[in-house]
Amino acid sequence: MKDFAEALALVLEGIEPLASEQVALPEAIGRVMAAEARAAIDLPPFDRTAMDGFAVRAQDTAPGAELRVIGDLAAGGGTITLEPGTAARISTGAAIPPGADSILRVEDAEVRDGTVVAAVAVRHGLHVRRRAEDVHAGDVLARPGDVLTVPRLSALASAGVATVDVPRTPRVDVIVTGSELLPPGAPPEPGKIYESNSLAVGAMLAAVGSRLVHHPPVIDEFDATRAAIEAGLEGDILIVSGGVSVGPHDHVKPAFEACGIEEVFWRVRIKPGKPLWFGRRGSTLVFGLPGNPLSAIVCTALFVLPALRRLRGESDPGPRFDRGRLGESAGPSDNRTTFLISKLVPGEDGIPVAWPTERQGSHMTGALGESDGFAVAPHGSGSLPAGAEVDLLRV
Ligand SMILES: Nc1nc2c(c(=O)[nH]1)N[C@H]1C(S)=C(S)[C@@H](COP(=O)(O)OP(=O)(O)OC[C@H]3O[C@@H](n4cnc5c(N)ncnc54)[C@H](O)[C@@H]3O)O[C@H]1N2
Ligand code: MOO
Repeated sequence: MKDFAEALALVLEGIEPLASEQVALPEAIGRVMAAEARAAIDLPPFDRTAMDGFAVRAQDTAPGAELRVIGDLAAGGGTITLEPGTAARISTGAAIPPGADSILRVEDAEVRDGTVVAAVAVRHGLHVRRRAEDVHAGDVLARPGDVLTVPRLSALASAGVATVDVPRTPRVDVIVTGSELLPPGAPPEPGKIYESNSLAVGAMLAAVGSRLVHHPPVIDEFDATRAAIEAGLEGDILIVSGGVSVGPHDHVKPAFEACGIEEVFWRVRIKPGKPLWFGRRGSTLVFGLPGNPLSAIVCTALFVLPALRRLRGESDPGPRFDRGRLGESAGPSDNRTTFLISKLVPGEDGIPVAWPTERQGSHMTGALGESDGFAVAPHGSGSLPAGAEVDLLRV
């Protein structure tokens, strides 16, 4: 049985970002840079006005000074050269015309047939957005491994970048196994349960970014399991839920072997999630998730999402823990790092406080539904007192 950190290192070992492709910015949201992107132009690209008003020479202005209006400059329109004693009406975003150096706001001016009378003296450069005060052409705006957030995309678009190189989106195949599984909406049947892992695991994968391929549920028979697994090995990650334990109807491990998938490890010192299986065939990463819903969710957060993030090109694969405190004491974990289903409430000092739910069990989706995630009690830590600092895993 592996420790969590050792198992995670084995999963991540050798994973490189997938080959990159060029995509237009609107398709790039949430994806990850494969190469540097630099500004094509200065930002602002030219001196421009921040206010509606009059382009003027600061030295011409004083309370009561009268300037001849020689034109009207709109954003994106043509320009005009200002001589001493003249002004041009100008709209926000328009280029500062040659000869002008400042803006007299509409509020500070009075228009009288063909002239404008300043109510104030304006300072040199007032309300002018200077060329390149924000970005210089050639500045690096995004680096390999950066996630394309809304702020980054906005910067790239403004700086004249139309496309970016990003690793292609990983394909993840999902297979759920179990003769007891009913699809949502089916009438209840004796001995059967509603299937929830494909939804929960699929939602977690989708939130990070993946091309999901859901396969039909598989009954607990060896041949069916092997055929389904063989058909699921075309992508970058294959997830098989259920059947990785030691029961007589747990066919997944022998089926993995029959499909030539090389085992890297089976079983991790975590609770829930102990029977997690991980292996590889060629470049496909294969996870056998324990069928219990909370086990499947915890294993996805701890192992599958980090692998997915690496394939997508993210520089920090996670898993991402927040720091928090226990609201009440927690009993000793039985030699496995234990993930306690918890409500996470902001504390008075802003640090989240974890309140473990009374019901704790890897099948208890009801308790999970009342929670925000898990508080982590490391194996070997013994009982933890109220107020103990813990890692929190939000799902
Ligand atoms: N003798 C032992 N038995 C078990 C051990 C052990 O060490 N020795 N480990 C237990 C632990 S821990 C877990 S976790 C489970 C994992 O078993 P499997 O991965 O083989 O999963 P299944 O038996 O197929 O299912 C477990 C549980 O989850 C339900 N399930 C399965 N798939 C789904 C799904 N898609 N949606 C919702 N619920 C699902 C299934 O009905 C079972 O109740 O093994 C223990 N046994
Ligand atoms: O480890 Mo199992 O995943 O407790 O339920």
